[in-house]
This record gives sequence, structure tokens and C-alpha cells, in this order.
Amino acid sequence: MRILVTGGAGFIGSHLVDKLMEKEKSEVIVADNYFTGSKDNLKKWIGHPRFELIRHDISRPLFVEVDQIYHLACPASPIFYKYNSVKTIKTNVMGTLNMLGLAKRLRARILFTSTSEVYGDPLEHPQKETYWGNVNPIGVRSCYDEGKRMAETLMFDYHRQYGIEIRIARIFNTYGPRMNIDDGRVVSNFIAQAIRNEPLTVQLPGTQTRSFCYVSDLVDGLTQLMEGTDTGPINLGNPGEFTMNELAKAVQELINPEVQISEVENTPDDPRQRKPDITKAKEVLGWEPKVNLHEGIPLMEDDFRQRLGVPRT
Ligand SMILES: NC(=O)c1ccc[n+]([C@@H]2O[C@H](COP(=O)([O-])OP(=O)(O)OC[C@H]3O[C@@H](n4cnc5c(N)ncnc54)[C@H](O)[C@@H]3O)[C@@H](O)[C@H]2O)c1
Ligand SMILES: O=C(O)[C@H]1O[C@H](OP(=O)(O)OP(=O)(O)OC[C@H]2O[C@@H](n3ccc(=O)[nH]c3=O)[C@H](O)[C@@H]2O)[C@H](O)[C@@H](O)[C@@H]1O
Repeated sequence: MRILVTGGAGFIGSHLVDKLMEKEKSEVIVADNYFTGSKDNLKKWIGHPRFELIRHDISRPLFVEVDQIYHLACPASPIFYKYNSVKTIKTNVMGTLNMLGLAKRLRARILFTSTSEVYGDPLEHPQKETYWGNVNPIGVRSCYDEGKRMAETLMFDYHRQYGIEIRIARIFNTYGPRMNIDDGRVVSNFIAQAIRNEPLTVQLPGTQTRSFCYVSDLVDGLTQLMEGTDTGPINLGNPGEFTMNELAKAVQELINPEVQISEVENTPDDPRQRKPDITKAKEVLGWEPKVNLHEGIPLMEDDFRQRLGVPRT
């Protein structure tokens, strides 16, 4: 089995590669342009006979011979996907077209990592896969939200028109070791701030909610979805829901009781609530997350302390 992972040098992608490489018969090819990912995340596999790393921008065609495609390439943190919004659209739309073209030529199965952001600022709570969403089509987040929605449309059209075997995961906020220290996402921000003893920046109003999934759980869900028979879309996330005020208090309590919490301005179109309904994942995949937030934060803290060079006192 030869498997392509686009975006495999990133946070989730590199954990997925670790899991795929554990299977002795798998060969893994990663294609990544290193926009937000890094070779460091894959250093233990570089030079391994079953592993190959290609510097490639997936908005251009790629010709490799594989049996399965995990298509993850796309900046995920809002600060990075907004940085070059046109590029984010090209990555989602042209990149997904290119990967579907590859899947069509090879008759390969393709899994796409979509997002809970397809639900926008949801009017239904928790969100089921049947909810069509409440998305601003012309806002600063639209390059990502609408880009992912168009990519889902492309996946289903290739499936209906050409019989391509597709899988779609709608991932909800995932965190864990190897996130970029200055990634800008809330869990990595708060953990780095707590370790550096800088105020935790809660964006107003602080009552907005998210549901945080630990990366090992998420990766299990992705491989189960790929190996199963359902096309999806399937929500993958941890239903434990927290306000940003609660998250800040949890990080303060677990990492640095002395650290201050400060309130700062928010960005436009920030969703007010988000929680996955994972009934379908449980029924179809037999999947549910195992690691809760209070167990996951210390695991991530260890990795951040090591990279920041600040040991526990
Ligand atoms: N982490 C989350 O909470 C979350 C939630 C929902 C969806 N997702 C999706 O999961 C995937 C991985 O997210 P992540 O958190 O690991 O993000 P990440 O930014 O760490 O990883 C993305 C990877 O894609 C690469 N990339 C970006 N544009 C590319 C291009 N044009 N060509 C080739 N490579 C490119 C980056 O260099 C990086 O290695 C993304 O598709 C993201 O939208 C993530
Ligand atoms: O899970 C998802 O579907 C999407 O979630 C995230 O988008 P978002 O939820 O906005 O992630 P964050 O930037 O981590 O923000 C979460 C919340 O924390 C708040 N926040 C962020 C950063 C910070 O320092 N402080 C803070 O309070 C934000 O206002 C927001 O309400 C990811 O960045 C996307 O890649 C992903 O697709």
C-alpha cells in the first residue's frame, strides 16, 4: 500500500504519518510546500526506505503512483489562512481539483480534511452533518470556509460523475504536540503564554465556545474513516465544550497559577459556539475520543516546554 499525505509536514499530517509508518507494509509519500509545516516534524522518518518527502505546492499538478490519498494540505490557523487569502482559495480549490485528478487517474481512494468551519457561525447546536451552515461568503474567513465548502462539492461531484471513492472528515478544533508555538490558535497561544508567564489573551467576549480534540484521537478517526465504507461527511471532534474564559482558567490552573488573564479585541466573524454531534462517527466508525482536555493540556505542555527551553520548576 503506497499512501500520499498532502500537508504531511504540518501538525495533524505529521502525526498521521507516524501512525501510517507504523504499519510495516505501508510506504508513505508526503507532499508539502512548508508554508506552515516543517521538515522537523518528520525528522524521524527522513532517510527511512519506506518514506519520501517532496517539496511541492498542491495548487500545481502532482504525478506520483499511490493507492490512497490523505489530502490535508491547507493552512489551518486563521492568521495564516487570512495572510494570503487568494492562495488559501487556490490551495483548497485548485489543490483539491489536482488531487481528485490524481485519484481519478489512479482509481485511488481520497480522504479530504474539511472543517467545522463549513458550519460558519452555526444556528444549530451542536452541529450535525446534516446542517448546511451559516457562512458569510464575502468575509475575511471566507477564503477558508468557502474554500473548504467548494472542496467538499468537488469531492462529491468526482464521486457521482466518475465513481471516485471519497471520504470527507469535518474536523473540529484539534490540539496537541507539534503545533507551531506562534501558530495563533487558542490552545497553542495560551500554553505558550502560560509557560512564558505572559498574560493569556482571551479574545472578547470570552463566552464563545469551542470543543477541543486531542490529536491522537483525531488521527485514529481519520484512519478509521479511510478504511471504512462511508463517504462522510463525518464530524470528528471531542464534544466537550468550553468557553474561552474556561479554557484560560484551565490552562492557568494546570500550567501557571500566577499567570494573568487579559481581554483583547476579537477578529470579524468569529463563530460564537461550536460543538460536534458525533453520533454518526460512533455509529458508522465505532469512533469516539478518549483524551479529555485536562489530560491533553499537560501532554502538549511537555512538548512546548521542551521547544521553548523552559523546564518545569
Ligand atoms: N487543527 C485543526 O484544528 C483543524 C480543524 C479543522 C480542519 N483542519 C484541517 O486539517 C488539515 C491540517 O491542519 P493542521 O492543523 O495540521 O494545519 P498545519 O498548518 O499545521 O498543516 C497544514 C500543512 O499543509 C501545508 N500546505 C499548506 N498549503 C500548501 C500547499 N499549497 N501545497 C502543499 N502544502 C501546503 C503546510 O505547509 C502544512 O504542512 C488542514 O486541511 C486543516 O484545514 C484542521
Ligand atoms: O476546528 C475548526 O474547524 C477550525 O478551527 C479553528 O478556527 P478557530 O476555532 O477560530 O480557532 P482559534 O483561532 O484557535 O480560535 C478559537 C477561539 O479562541 C479565541 N482566541 C484565539 C486566540 C487567542 O489568543 N485568544 C482567544 O481567545 C478566538 O476568538 C476563538 O473564539 C482552526 O484554526 C481551523 O483550522 C479549523 O478549521
